Amino acid sequence: MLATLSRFKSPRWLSPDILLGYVLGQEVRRKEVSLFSPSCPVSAAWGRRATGGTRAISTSCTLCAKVRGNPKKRELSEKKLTRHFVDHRRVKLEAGSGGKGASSFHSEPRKEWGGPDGGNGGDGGSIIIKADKFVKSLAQVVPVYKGEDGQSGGSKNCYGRNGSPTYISVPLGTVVKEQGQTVVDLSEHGQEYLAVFGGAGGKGNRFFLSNENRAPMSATPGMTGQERVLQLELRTMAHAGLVGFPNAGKSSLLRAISNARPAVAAYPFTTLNPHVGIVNYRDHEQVAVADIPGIIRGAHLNRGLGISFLRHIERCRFLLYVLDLSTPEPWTQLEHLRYELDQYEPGLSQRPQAIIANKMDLPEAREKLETLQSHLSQRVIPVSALTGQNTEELILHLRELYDGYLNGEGSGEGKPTRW
Ligand SMILES: Nc1nc2c(ncn2[C@@H]2O[C@H](COP(=O)(O)OP(=O)(O)OP(=O)(O)O)[C@@H](O)[C@H]2O)c(=O)[nH]1
Ligand SMILES: [Mg+2]
Repeated sequence: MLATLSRFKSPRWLSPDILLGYVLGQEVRRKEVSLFSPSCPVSAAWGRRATGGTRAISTSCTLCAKVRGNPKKRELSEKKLTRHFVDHRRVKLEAGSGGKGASSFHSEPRKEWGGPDGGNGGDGGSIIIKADKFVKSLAQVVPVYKGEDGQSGGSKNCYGRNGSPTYISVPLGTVVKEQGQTVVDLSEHGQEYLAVFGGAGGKGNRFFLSNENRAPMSATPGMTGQERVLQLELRTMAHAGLVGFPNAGKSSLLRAISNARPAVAAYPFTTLNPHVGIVNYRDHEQVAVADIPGIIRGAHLNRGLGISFLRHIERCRFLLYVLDLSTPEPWTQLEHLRYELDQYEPGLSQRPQAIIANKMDLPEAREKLETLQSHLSQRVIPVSALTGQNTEELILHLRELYDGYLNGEGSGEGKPTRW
């Protein structure tokens, strides 16, 4: 057969050997062979099986690849990996500058004085803040935004391209403030606020052509873009806020009723930033619950984590007071919490609320619950965040509060927010 094939006139690239491979149906097998590596036990075994013991050629097996990870690079800590909710940001906005105008003259064979043909520069890009219902927190907003600059003009009357606008997507209910004064409240999906204007593009020398001056040389540079420092704040952070002393079990409770995963530990001030979890109901209604850092006595005087998290509480429509039944007198906790809230903003502690007695799984809890109930006229919901005991009652009560809020009771300002 080889003799027949060698007689066959073929182009130079089609050698008799390859031709023979095709004839015998071997080409496919050769390609398979090239996938196996001799150094890898898995691929070597496969290679032997596929080739019947022939030596494998190429190494493309991932098991054989060198590990290219940087040994100096440390793993991210859990603290860095935990996503927290951001409801306040300060941003510096710098719009793009305009491109400069060009100064040039038309030149062509036999047309020596073609006249000025320098084009204008493009306008700088503006920065627009846009409300987006799919954005839930200000975590994506960075501290500084710089708009795109306009391009310079060119010869032959070419105008520079305008800088494209930069959009900052923010959640619905974002209030834009400047030096403490409210500038705009973005509450509708798609609502835009043009925060800073881009600088105008410079003029090319063609612009200055007049009867008096037939050959203007001057062209102007573009103007610099507007600059502003703004504060972005979320009007409503969540529907309900978990308010309690450190270690009361707020984060554990949020874990028990929602899919949020805030850190839980047996030391105070584990939570340093608010986390928001969503409680889902069968009718697809969603209630947002925020885990807020612990409050201590004197918080309104900036003790502990200070006023910053009292501000978070202000942005919750109703409050869930979490009391720790492992403490000697849980009822005093409630008094202190209410005092701190009222010192920060009078009447804040009177928002629609629920009182939750946590750590019911502890042996002494039942007795303390009775004493607590005798001190209060309001209903107390006993739960255990650790075991999940009686969390259903809390979830149902949360829904009652939410329905009341949607019906306009205690919604305070503006339209009720649907998460
Ligand atoms: N036995 C018992 N322990 C609980 C319960 N809930 C929380 N704990 C424990 O209490 C400690 C504090 O819980 P956290 O959920 O971190 O408390 P926190 O209120 O979020 O604390 P901060 O973030 O510091 O304000 C942890 O050791 C929890 O395991 C409970 O229902 N029963
Ligand atoms: Mg916590």
